[in-house]
Order: sequence, then structure tokens, then C-alpha cells
Amino acid sequence: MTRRVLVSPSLLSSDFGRLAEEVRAVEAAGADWIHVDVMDGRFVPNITIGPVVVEAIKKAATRPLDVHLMIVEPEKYVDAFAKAGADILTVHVEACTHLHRVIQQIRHAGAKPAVVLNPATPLSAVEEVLGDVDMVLLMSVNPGFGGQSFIAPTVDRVRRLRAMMDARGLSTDIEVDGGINAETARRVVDAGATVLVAGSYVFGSKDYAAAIRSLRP
Ligand SMILES: O=C(CO)[C@H](O)[C@H](O)COP(=O)(O)O
Ligand SMILES: [Fe+2]
Repeated sequence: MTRRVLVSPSLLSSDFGRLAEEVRAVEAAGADWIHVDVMDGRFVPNITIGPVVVEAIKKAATRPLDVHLMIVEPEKYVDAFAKAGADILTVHVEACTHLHRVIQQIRHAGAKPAVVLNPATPLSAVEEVLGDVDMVLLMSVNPGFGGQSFIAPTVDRVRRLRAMMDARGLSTDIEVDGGINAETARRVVDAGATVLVAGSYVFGSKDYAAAIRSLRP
């Protein structure tokens, strides 16, 4: 089956001093979504941005904002990020004591809920909520930094997650984040991924449009 594949460039590797320009540049280069990495220095050993900056990105963007929350107690901030303009809000299952409740909270706040798994978290952690989310994100690096190498067993995890969805008659998006380039993109798309996050590969290239094009099947 041929599925549509979306590219969501991660602003983590963009020039933060020219954030609005970078957003406009990747959109002109063909980005489908804009991936925004929120880190709190607790869930991951790095700190990035909060709702105020997401609001500024929203003003520059015309494409959906795909906001990846790498924070503890996400339920405290979901409403603020939705209000700031997040279209898709993704929470780590490892950070949620009441995952189902947080998913409901995201939908109630007007955003599309998604859940994300670290590379070592079993797929069974999302099994009970597969019917409640718009997307499942599989991390293909340990979260916290851009520019890391793709963790190869992710390909088989994508394949098994797609089979779990197929068995339930679901065509939910599977996003992959970390170490995505033209070669790893092809492997995860063949396994059933439908959304590709790419930070250093896109923003580290001289030609954003060529980089984005090379990720598509
Ligand atoms: O969530 C992330 C890191 O935690 C980033 O989205 C990811 O690392 C993208 O960067 P790259 O494509 O350079 O690996
Ligand atoms: Fe991310």
C-alpha cells in the first residue's frame, strides 16, 4: 500500500536568532509540518523553549505546528502550548502517570493528541490508547539533542507498530524522530512510517528544498 509521507523539519537545528526566517524558508522548501522540540532540563538533559516562543513561531508559520513535549508533568503545560498555537501535541508515555487523561486534555484544548516512545520503551505502552490518538511517534535517538545517529532497531519497531495498527483497522500516523536522512527515511517509510522529522539533515544542508525532496519516497 502507498501511504502519503509528510516531512516535519525540526527547528532544533535551525538558527534560533532567525527563527521566523527559518520557518518561512523550510515552508517555502516544501515542509508539510514544523517540528518544535520543547525540553525542560528534567525529562531530558537539555532546555529549549516554552509557550512564548511557540506563539512567535506560530505567527511566522502557515503549516501545522508539530510540538514534541520532552517535559515531566506535561499535563501542567498542555493547555498553554495549545493556546500558543500547537496543532499536534505529542507527550512522552514515560512522563505521563495518567496517559489517557492527558490525551483527553489535549483534545479538549483543541489540539491533536499524539504519544511518543523512547527507543527502549516497549510498544505495548501505547497499545491501550492506539484508538485515541492521531499519531504515535517513535524516537530513533535518545531524546535531548539534535545530530545523533539513528538507532537501527527502530525500523523493526515501526514495522511492528504498523502491524498492531493494521490488526485494529487503524491508519494512524507513525512519525519517526532522530537521525533521519535520505537513507534512514527510506527504511522507516518502507516499514510503515508516514511522518519524518529531520533537524540536522535539513538545516545542515545548503539547499533545504533538495534535502526535503530527498526524504520523500
Ligand atoms: O526530538 C529531538 C531530539 O530529542 C529532535 O526532533 C531530533 O533530534 C531531530 O534532530 P536530528 O534530525 O538532527 O536527529
Ligand atoms: Fe523531536
